Amino acid sequence: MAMLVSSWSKDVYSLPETYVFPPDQRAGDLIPLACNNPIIDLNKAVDNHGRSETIQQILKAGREFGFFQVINHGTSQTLMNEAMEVLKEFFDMPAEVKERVFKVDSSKKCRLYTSTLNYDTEEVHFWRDNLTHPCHPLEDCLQLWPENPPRYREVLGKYSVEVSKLVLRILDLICEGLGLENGYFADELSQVQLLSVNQYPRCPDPSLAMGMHRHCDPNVVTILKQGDIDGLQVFKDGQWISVEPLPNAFVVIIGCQLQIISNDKLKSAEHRVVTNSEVDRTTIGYFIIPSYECFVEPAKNLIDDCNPPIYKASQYKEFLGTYAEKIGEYEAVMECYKLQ
Ligand SMILES: O=C(O)CCC(=O)C(=O)O
Ligand SMILES: [Fe+2]
Repeated sequence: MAMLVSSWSKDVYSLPETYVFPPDQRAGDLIPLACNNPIIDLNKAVDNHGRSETIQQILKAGREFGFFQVINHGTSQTLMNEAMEVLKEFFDMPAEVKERVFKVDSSKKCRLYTSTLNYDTEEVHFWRDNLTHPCHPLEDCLQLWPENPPRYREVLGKYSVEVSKLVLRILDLICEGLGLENGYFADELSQVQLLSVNQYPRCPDPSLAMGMHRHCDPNVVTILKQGDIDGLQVFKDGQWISVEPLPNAFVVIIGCQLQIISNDKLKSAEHRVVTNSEVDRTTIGYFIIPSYECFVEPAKNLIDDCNPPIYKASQYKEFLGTYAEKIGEYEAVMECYKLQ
């Protein structure tokens, strides 16, 4: 196993060569503006009038930006802070303790790795460690999760349940807005739910390194707790914009499957992560993913003579294969599934 960046970077004062990206793939020195980040107040969706207004805001943000932030979402702030603390504790543990996480799960459902899963073949590494494991149904997954720090399972278990409810509530609003039948996303389309934690340690030279490459999320939707440190950027109208770090908010990122289902009424956001030289940054992603056998296609309710389907039906596992082959080439991946 390659050593996790979080296990050695504290003593490093210049960026190792294997982390230096070619100029065209670097973040550059320009600090993008956090302009017009769409922010949705979910509290407003409780009465009928507010609900339809909120739904329209979500659809507009999903169409124009491919992401939005939600505030007043009902998830306890204490729980969000506790989850963040436990995960910071996890990455601060000694390397030997973290390495044990691999050994307990031979099926590799719980994965701890550095950079990407292609570490051995990639030319340049990302300044990032990741811990990913399934969360749903919780009782079947808990025993795969790290045992340390001791509060890990309890706190992240509660966090996963709350966030799963929240994201399904947001999907219900999207359903209503698009005119899809109630519960459209409740079953096969959200069968796999993963927690994916990213650790981007303080970086000696953020202008040369990257936290994560330019990509779209292949799944249905991702809900991310970014915390109060920026680093996430979205490509919008030909330039990178920062996703403003709002400490109590979640960032909702539309994935490729939701773009397909909505027949382009919602767009997936192309995004990347830059590093910083001041502090470690931890983010908690929660991925809503279709079952691997599931066929995904534009929803029938959205198709008529004036609105022909843009995409063909494809099995999710097949889509993932194409995604892995053309990593970082969002347009090319989506092109493979277009009709005509
Ligand atoms: O850590 C972040 O800010 C974004 C992470 C992300 O894009 C991902 O895990 O797919
Ligand atoms: Fe992502």
